[in-house]
Amino acid sequence: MDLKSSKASPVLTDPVPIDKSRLGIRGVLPYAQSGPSFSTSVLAIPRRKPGKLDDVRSNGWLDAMKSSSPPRKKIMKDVNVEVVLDDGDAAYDSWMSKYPSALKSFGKIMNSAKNRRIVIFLDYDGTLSPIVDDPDRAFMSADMRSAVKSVATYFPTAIISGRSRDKVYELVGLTELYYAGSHGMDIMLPDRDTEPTNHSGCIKSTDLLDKEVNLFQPASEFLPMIDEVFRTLVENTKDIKGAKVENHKFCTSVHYRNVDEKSWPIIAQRVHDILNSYPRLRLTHGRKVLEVRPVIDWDKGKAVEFLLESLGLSNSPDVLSIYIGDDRTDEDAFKALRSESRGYGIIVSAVPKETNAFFSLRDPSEVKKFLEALVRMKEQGDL
Ligand SMILES: O=P(O)(O)OC[C@H]1O[C@H](O[C@H]2O[C@H](CO)[C@@H](O)[C@H](O)[C@H]2O)[C@H](O)[C@@H](O)[C@@H]1O
Repeated sequence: MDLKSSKASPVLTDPVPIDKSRLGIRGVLPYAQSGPSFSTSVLAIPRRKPGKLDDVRSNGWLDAMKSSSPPRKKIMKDVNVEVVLDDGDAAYDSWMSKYPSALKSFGKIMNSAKNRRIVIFLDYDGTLSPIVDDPDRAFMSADMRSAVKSVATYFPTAIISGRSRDKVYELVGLTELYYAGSHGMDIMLPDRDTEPTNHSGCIKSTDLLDKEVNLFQPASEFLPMIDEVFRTLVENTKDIKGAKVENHKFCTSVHYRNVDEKSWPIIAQRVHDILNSYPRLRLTHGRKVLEVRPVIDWDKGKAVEFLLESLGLSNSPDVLSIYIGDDRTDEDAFKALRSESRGYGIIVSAVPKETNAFFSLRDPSEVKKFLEALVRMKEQGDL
């Protein structure tokens, strides 16, 4: 990607208009696009009568919610389609023939890495840390931290997470990595590592240690809108037991992992109704989480391209990128690497999933083994 072209904003300026009057929702906040603009704390969405939940049923949200993070013995073709199989293990084995284990294929991966510079991209939740009920307690193990630290000693290594950049840095705690938060919409690069010619679109800042950094934040204009919608979501889900809303700075998420399944239609409908007041925001589905993000042409794949370009590692046949992730949002990065054979996506999953990755790993413990194997290869001088 030519970073000079990043002067052209990735913000899409032509959102699809929607008929908010249909839902009777008044836009009473500065960034909600209907009605007068005045400042207040949150948008109170009129409650629907029980049984009036047609929107989320007809638009597939509920199906997507039910199929996110499916139990074993289910195959997920897409979040909207779920097929129950009699024998989960047979299904997994057959899926593995299409997406072989990156551990078993390690030799093959290393062969294509010969005489090339390896760059590592890592997702956080479900990749470096196991999925747990409380997002605030998704800690990575000390062994995993040590594996990631060793990898970063030898290879440029970046974390690309849906969480806010500050939060993921707090969880990982390693200064030797590059960090991209908010699904790649908040990238921080040390000034010393950034190609001098590739600064367009970045703003200068300093990090927590007062070092000069470049920040790339293509959704910065959405900051107040996301803050507003976050507060509105908190207000409008506070009576739903187990619901949790997180503010990730340039996006916000509504967790329903701990919500009784009977209340999923309610939480979905509330989020849906709020989003109707924000045509410049859209929804994506994660693992038992509804993610609200700006309508901009930017994703984890674009973030990978941006990082490679900024570090002077783009468009080079001498570079092999490896991206390890478990979520639907990681698919954009897998696609970016597939195009022009830039490298390999590795999906972390214990169930068969439709994916753009090349290889698979079952869970974070296998991710750790893979990272440790990379380090061993380097230390033995085989890379
Ligand atoms: O891009 P990622 O780093 O994978 O972040 C994606 C989401 O991860 C977190 O939620 C997921 O992990 C939680 C902790 O294990 C789990 O409780 C939740 O159900 C999962 O969806 C994070 O809290 C989200 O905000 C991120 O968007």
